[in-house]
Amino acid sequence: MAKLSVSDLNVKGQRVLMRVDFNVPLDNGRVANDKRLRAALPTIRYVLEHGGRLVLMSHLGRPKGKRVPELSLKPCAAALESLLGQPVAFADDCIGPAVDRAVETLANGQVLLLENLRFHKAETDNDDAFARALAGLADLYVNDAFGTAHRAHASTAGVTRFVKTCAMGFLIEKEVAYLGDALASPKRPFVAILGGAKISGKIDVISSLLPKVDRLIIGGGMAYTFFKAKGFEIGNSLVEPDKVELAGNLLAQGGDKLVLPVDCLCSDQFDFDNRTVGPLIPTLIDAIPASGSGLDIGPASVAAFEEIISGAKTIVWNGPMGVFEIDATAGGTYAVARAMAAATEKGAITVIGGGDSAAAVEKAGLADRMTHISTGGGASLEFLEGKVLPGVAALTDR
Ligand SMILES: Nc1ncnc2c1ncn2[C@@H]1O[C@H](COP(=O)(O)OP(=O)(O)O)[C@@H](O)[C@H]1O
Ligand SMILES: O=C(OP(=O)(O)O)[C@H](O)COP(=O)(O)O
Repeated sequence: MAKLSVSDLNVKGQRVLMRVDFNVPLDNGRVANDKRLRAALPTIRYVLEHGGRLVLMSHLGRPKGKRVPELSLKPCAAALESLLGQPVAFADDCIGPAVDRAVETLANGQVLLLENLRFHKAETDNDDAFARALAGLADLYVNDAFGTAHRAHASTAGVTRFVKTCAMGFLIEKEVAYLGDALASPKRPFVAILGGAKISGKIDVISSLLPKVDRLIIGGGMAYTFFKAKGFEIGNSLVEPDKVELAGNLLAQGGDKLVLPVDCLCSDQFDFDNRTVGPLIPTLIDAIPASGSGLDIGPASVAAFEEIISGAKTIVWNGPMGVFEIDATAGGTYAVARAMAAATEKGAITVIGGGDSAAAVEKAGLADRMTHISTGGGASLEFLEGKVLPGVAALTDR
């Protein structure tokens, strides 16, 4: 069912409570990457230019119901102020009498950012009283927090029970359109590429994506759990022992659709914290020594993956192919990024999800050569799995 859009609302003079995802990396009290702030700008500007009284709310990190000063959203107010070129007021809580007063004094076209919602445990509990208190700040509710749309929290789901008109912002609209189009009737061959470290967060996606895709490439740290399931020596490579059995089942289920690396760059010295790695040796996957760690895909795998990508018409990618934070083991990730950029130029639809893959694509200078880079990692994966996103489902039908 289509949802109401912010462009359907008459916001003039109205208190517009907008959920955004300002869960951004901070460095010494400053916003280190403002991608998520910039992604919310079209909706923010739209409301302000149309005379809305805008109240922004977000979470930052996982403070688990406690006030953690390092996770204050205040740095986001400063960053947003310079992006918007107008003052952004800041309230040092998200509910309470002081917040009510700050909202009441907002004039048309002015904006206020509330403090981190997750300083209240009631936010992640989706607590009714807390949701009702947030709703008390709103004449209209807008959700533009795509990165958090897979969470049924008070600010994404609960609040919609107490505000009559709940619309999606332009970012959610765009994300859902791109990801939905990619999956609804994908141009084929349809290839999914999964990598990264968190197999437990992604293994469910594999089983639900397998019937939908033509090929599913698995790279990065998560591949070694599959090699373990095949009975290979994986040395000190990343593994999730309690997922080995499931990986074995997926190998049987996936057959030829599932494409794993044939080789890796292996080293017997690796220190992630200090970003150092010893000499790297291209090694066949069944020849990893007990002292070695597979840290990137090897040259034969790069060539095989490039060939599949170059023939694909729809490609979704989540998770780097190796430890891309270290230059020596970033080659596989950049090779995939370049192959996807080339495929885009030949007319393929290319979608990137996941903070690290998006960062790698940006670092490679290829961000504007992809069809769409999602602002949500977990959210885009759940969407691709075919799950309903609670933050979208809760909005008013058109
Ligand atoms: N072979 C590998 N060994 C160890 N870590 C890896 C390997 N490949 C990728 N990684 C790590 O995976 C992390 C990203 O994983 P993940 O959080 O699942 O991706 P995303 O943020 O894109 O969803 C990166 O820090 C990267 O260094
Ligand atoms: O950064 C986020 O998720 P992501 O890393 O999966 O993109 C979102 O802000 C959601 O945060 P959460 O996973 O703490 O609920």
